[in-house]
Amino acid sequence: MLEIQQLTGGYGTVPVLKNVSFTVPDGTITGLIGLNGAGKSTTIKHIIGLLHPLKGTITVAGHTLQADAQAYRQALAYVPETPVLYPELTLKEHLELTIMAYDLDEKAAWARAHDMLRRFRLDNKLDWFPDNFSKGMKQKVMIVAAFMTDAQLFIIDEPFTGLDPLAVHDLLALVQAKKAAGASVLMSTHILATAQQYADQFVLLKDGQVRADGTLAQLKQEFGLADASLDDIYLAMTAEGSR
Ligand SMILES: Nc1ncnc2c1ncn2[C@@H]1O[C@H](COP(=O)(O)OP(=O)(O)OP(=O)(O)O)[C@@H](O)[C@H]1O
Repeated sequence: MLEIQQLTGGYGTVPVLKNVSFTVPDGTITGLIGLNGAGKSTTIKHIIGLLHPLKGTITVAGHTLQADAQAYRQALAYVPETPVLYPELTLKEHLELTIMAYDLDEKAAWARAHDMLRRFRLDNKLDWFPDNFSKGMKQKVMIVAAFMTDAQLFIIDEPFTGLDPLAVHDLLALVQAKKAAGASVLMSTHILATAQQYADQFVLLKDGQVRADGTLAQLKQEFGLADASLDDIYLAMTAEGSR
């Protein structure tokens, strides 16, 4: 479970995020939605500990970064929008690094990794350097590294751009399997039709604040749009003036 309470923060002393609160319960997928510049990446940077809040608290599976940094970091796995890889490490070495960082059982972790590598057709590339892979292949490496962990929270930033349709399908299957196993998933995306289909609830960010959050049914009620799709609700939100 991810719990964000009254988070105010950003890059300097002028906050980008203002009193952001939401939760991602165990066994659920939450879509983080908003216009360019609304604060989605900034929220994610706070959760993964890259930025420090000016105010507020972030709890992952009962841990805070301040109380127990290692437990907090091991409780979450992150797939960034832009793959981050070490030029001097092979694919195999990247995955070994994940096993060490997350203190994973080697046999079980490699079994999970091999299964995903086969799906992503990377199983014959373990001794290659992913730094030379195509963008989509690099993204797949980041996905395998994240999904081989036992994390309680999975954060996926813009998962659908750059992946081929088969890979998107495979990624969604991995996300659903983690959800079924009781993990919580936060997915930032502009692909609203897919978000509507797969997410259980949504957080709509606008100008660094939560404009609305909840299930599609709750959002429809909030915006007074009985038959609306997530797309319709998004357009209604953007048409509103700044609050
Ligand atoms: N490194 C940075 N330093 C200062 N301000 C930043 C930095 N990165 C982002 N911002 C500002 O923070 C605000 C929120 O940006 P953020 O990247 O969180 O938006 P986003 O919702 O992820 O947008 P997008 O959909 O374009 O990825 C913007 O006003 C942006 O200019």
